[in-house]
Formats: sequence, structure tokens, C-alpha cells
Amino acid sequence: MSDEELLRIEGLCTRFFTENGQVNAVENLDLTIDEGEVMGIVGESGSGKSVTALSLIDLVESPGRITDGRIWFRAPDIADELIESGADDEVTDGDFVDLRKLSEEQRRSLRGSRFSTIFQDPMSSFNPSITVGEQIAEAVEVQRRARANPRSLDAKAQRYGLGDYVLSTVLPSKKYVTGASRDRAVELLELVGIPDPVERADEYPHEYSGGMLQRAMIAQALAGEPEVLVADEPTTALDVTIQAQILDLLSKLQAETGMTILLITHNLGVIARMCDRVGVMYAGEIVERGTLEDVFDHPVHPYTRGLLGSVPDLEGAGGRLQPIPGNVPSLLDHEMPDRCYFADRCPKAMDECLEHPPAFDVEGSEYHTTKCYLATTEYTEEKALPDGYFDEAGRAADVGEEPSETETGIGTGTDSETETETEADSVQSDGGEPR
Ligand SMILES: Nc1ncnc2c1ncn2[C@@H]1O[C@H](COP(=O)(O)OP(=O)(O)OP(=O)(O)O)[C@@H](O)[C@H]1O
Ligand code: NI
Repeated sequence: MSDEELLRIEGLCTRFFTENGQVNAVENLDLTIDEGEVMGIVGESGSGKSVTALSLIDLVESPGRITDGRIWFRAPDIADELIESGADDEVTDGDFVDLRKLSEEQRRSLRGSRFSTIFQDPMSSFNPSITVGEQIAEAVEVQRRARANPRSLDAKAQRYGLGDYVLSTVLPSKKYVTGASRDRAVELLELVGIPDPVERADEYPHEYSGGMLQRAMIAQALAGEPEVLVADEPTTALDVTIQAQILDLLSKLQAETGMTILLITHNLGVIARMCDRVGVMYAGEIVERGTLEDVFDHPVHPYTRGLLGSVPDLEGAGGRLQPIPGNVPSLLDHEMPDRCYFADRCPKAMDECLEHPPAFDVEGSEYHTTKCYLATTEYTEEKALPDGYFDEAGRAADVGEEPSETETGIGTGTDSETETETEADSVQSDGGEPR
């Protein structure tokens, strides 16, 4: 980790304009990610994790739209080009560029080459009727072409000779995939731990097991040697052993390539195992963020504490994750109260919480902040909101003792065979310590 910022997200708002109203999926989100680190985002289902990731890579689809905020990305080469063409300091400070201010074409050219993604479902990123090797070779080819194209923003272009450029522009169709790209595809399959990569390259996606296809998707994502890999629940659909293998693979690749990873998960065990720093999301906001130590050992926000449940610290991480009573709030704008969004589920809700909290710095690392008044105020019985306060206010009337899995998405209940739980347990029991 270089301690140098690579991404700086400021005041990001992403909304969906649906028939039922405006959904505030990401709300005034601030996050910085250092070059070469693994940044985690954790939170219950529906807290806005995936929409945050999509916003970052410019893949929010209608009826959704980023409505506000800045996404600064450090790219001095792009900054130089932009300044040459007359861009002002709204677009670049000479070092960082605001991704939102780039043209559609410029943004597209970053995808695959600078930013790449992997998702939960590898099937969705492969065409069932083309061999895995061919598809990865195509991804390699596309990136090679982009780099060899002088009009591309990518400064790595010099690495490819004129020969590559001519070849890739004169041969128009899919058939243009060169032998070099095919070789690279096999190399990538080998890199991600697929045995017999030469043979496996000629197989179709359905011939791969889930874990192998996940590896192949990672190989595809690495085709353009991205600087940033966004991994949204990359192991959730896999069984425990395979999950651990894929996480190890990501760690290994990260260490070898120095790439920056944004890892999204609802599993704190995965965070503990993989990440340098973490942001805890609730109702579209980062409610607490910090280093692993900040968040696991000195959590301030009762939501973070709730997620951690009976896992008191990393060393003693043997307990299970506890579900938090109550429901994830509706993110419909007209139903969003003008208070702390968590107050109705919070065991320490007090008078202050009826006003929406800003982010406060808290003890620990410089990065440790929380949107909770407990950062500045002691909780006392006198200040506590009376029991049932939110019921009477007509909110959270459906808070129950036993939330369902879909409501919490974390840890799950006590019935033992669910995927989430076995995942959490296994990850914790084999250490759960930060690197
Ligand atoms: N296409 C869409 N149209 C309308 N609302 C959407 C759309 N996509 C996401 N949302 C809303 O945005 C909010 C955040 O969703 P998001 O998928 O980011 O949650 P998440 O934290 O990734 O949850 P999960 O853990 O279940 O993946 C949710 O309220 C969701 O309903
Ligand atoms: Ni998601």
C-alpha cells in the first residue's frame, strides 16, 4: 500500500427515479481509496453497496443516475491531455481527473484498461456459445487495440508496436484475435490457477465448475491489466472451501500486480481476511469507516457494533455474526426521515439523533470517521428516546424480534445450513485476521 490516494469520492449521490418515487440509493458518500490497497464496503442487503460500485465504474442504468458528487481518479497522463485541450480545474487539478466530467468516449476507454469488475455470477460475464479461452483472448485483444490506438487516452500505448496496431485495425471482425492474445489468454488462465489451461481454454463456460468459472472471470477482468478491480460479492455464490480459494487468489494477484481492489461484501469475515480499510454502509451512506483496527476494535456506530455482534475483536473472532433487529429502511426519498436513518433500530437512540448526523472524526487512525453523535456525546438514560418512540411516530412499526435473512443479509439467524452463515463461520474460524 502506497498511502497515495488513487480515488477520492466526494458527496456522491445516486438516485433511481422509479414509479414509486425517488430512491436515494447512494447518499452523499465520501470515500478515498489508496493505490494498492484493498478497500472493503460492508453492509446489509439494500444498503447501496452495489450501486456505489456501479457509480464508480459508470455503469448505473436507467432509471438510475448519479445526481451529484465528484469521483476523482489519479491519472496524470489523462490530466495532461485534458489540460492540453483546455480543461479547467473543475475537470482536473493536473493530477486527478473527475471521472464524471470526462466524455462518454473517454470514460468508456477507461473500462477494462484502468477499471475492471468481477461479480457474483460469472455466467453473466460469459457468452455460453463461445469458448472461455476465446472470450478471454477477445478481452485481451480489445485492450491491446485500445492501447495501440493513438487516439486512446491510454499512455501505455507505447508498449505495443506499430505491428500490433496495424494488425488490429486492418482485421475487422472477431477473427482478428491474434495468436499472441490467445497465448495471453492461456497465461491468464494459468495465472488464476486453472489446471491444464491450454485444454481448458477450448472448453465452453458450462464445462467449468462454479469456482473455475469464477477464476476464469477474474482472468478476463485482468486481461487489460486494470489499476482498479471492483469485486462485488465475488464469492457469495460459492461453497466455503472454494470461497476461501478465490479470496486467496485475489490476495495473491493483488500482491503480485499491486492493483487496487474495492471489495464489496455483506460478510465481515471476508473483510477481516482481505481488506486494509473498510467503509460500513447503511441506507446509502457510509456510517463508519476506518482501518480494520478502527472498525473491528474501536467501532463507534451502533450499526457497526451490531454487525460485529458477538465478535468482539479480531483475535477473539470465534463468535457468530448477529442479526440486527429491525428492517433496512426504505430508501424512497419521501419515506426517508430527516434524522439518523438508523435511529429506529438503534439501542442508543437519543434526542440528538432526530437530526441527521454529519461525519465526525473519531479516535484511531486519521481515516476513522462515523456519522453518529456518540462520537461527540455520551449516551445517557436521560437523553434516550423513550421505548416505542418510532412506533408512535408511525415509523418502523414492523420492527420485530426475529428479522428474516433478507432483512439483515448479515450473519443470518440460528438455522444452521444457510450459505451466509457457514461462510461467516468458516472465515472466522480460520483466522479472520488482517494481513
Ligand atoms: N434498477 C434499480 N431500480 C430501482 N431501484 C434500484 C435499482 N437498483 C438498485 N436499486 C435500489 O438501490 C438500493 C441499493 O441497492 P444495492 O443493490 O446497491 O444494495 P446492496 O447493498 O448491493 O445490496 P445486496 O447486498 O442485496 O447486493 C436498494 O434500495 C435498491 O432497491
Ligand atoms: Ni449488491
